[in-house]
Amino acid sequence: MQPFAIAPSILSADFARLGEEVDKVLAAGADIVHFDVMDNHYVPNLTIGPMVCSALRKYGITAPIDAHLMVKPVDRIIGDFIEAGASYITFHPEASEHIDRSLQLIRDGGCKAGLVFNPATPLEVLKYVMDKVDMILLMSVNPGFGGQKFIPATLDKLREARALIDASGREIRLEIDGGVNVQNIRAIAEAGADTFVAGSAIFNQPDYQAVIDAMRGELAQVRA
Ligand SMILES: O=C(CO)[C@H](O)[C@H](O)COP(=O)(O)O
Repeated sequence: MQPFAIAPSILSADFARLGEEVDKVLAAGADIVHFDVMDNHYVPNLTIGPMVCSALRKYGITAPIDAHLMVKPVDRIIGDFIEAGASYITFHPEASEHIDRSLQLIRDGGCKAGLVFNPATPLEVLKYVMDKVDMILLMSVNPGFGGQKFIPATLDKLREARALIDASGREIRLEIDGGVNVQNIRAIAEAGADTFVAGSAIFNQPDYQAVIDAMRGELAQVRA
């Protein structure tokens, strides 16, 4: 299993001070920067694109950037995120005409590739591309907005995904995104997640360090 990683979603950060916000959350102990890209087509919201990813790199952010593309069609924008310095690039199977090709495009660009599953999207497709994924991201809310409530059925789906990863024998991150907070992170880790996206739970609090420390305290009870 991969080491636990906390990945604040900058969707809930103050966009007017984005560089400082990312600095602050990394100084508070975050491991990965979760970068939500929404196109107002695949999801009903519009956020940020490769120029902002590139700007964060130019600003000096060296931490892994995990670009979650809620964009359809997805292939055309993959190259832009590779150029912009993304570390992980994940996309939804529904947003690609050729899932295997999209994963390969990401890997050919030197990035880690991942698939994202909405709450009602089955995991079946994984069977055919397990050798090409470095990350599996389970959405525990319907994508498009921060601040929603965690859908409890995702816990069973996490167990299902964990069994697939363990059976593959590969190093694949199992990430969870949506409604993650200090109260539920332990149960989510027990169900098999190792990478935890949290937006509003972190950025809506005045003390990022306190939230991340509290999350790590919960995770320490799962794995010492
Ligand atoms: O991808 C997302 C929404 O589509 C966000 O990353 C996610 O919802 C995180 O926000 P919060 O932790 O507030 O639920």
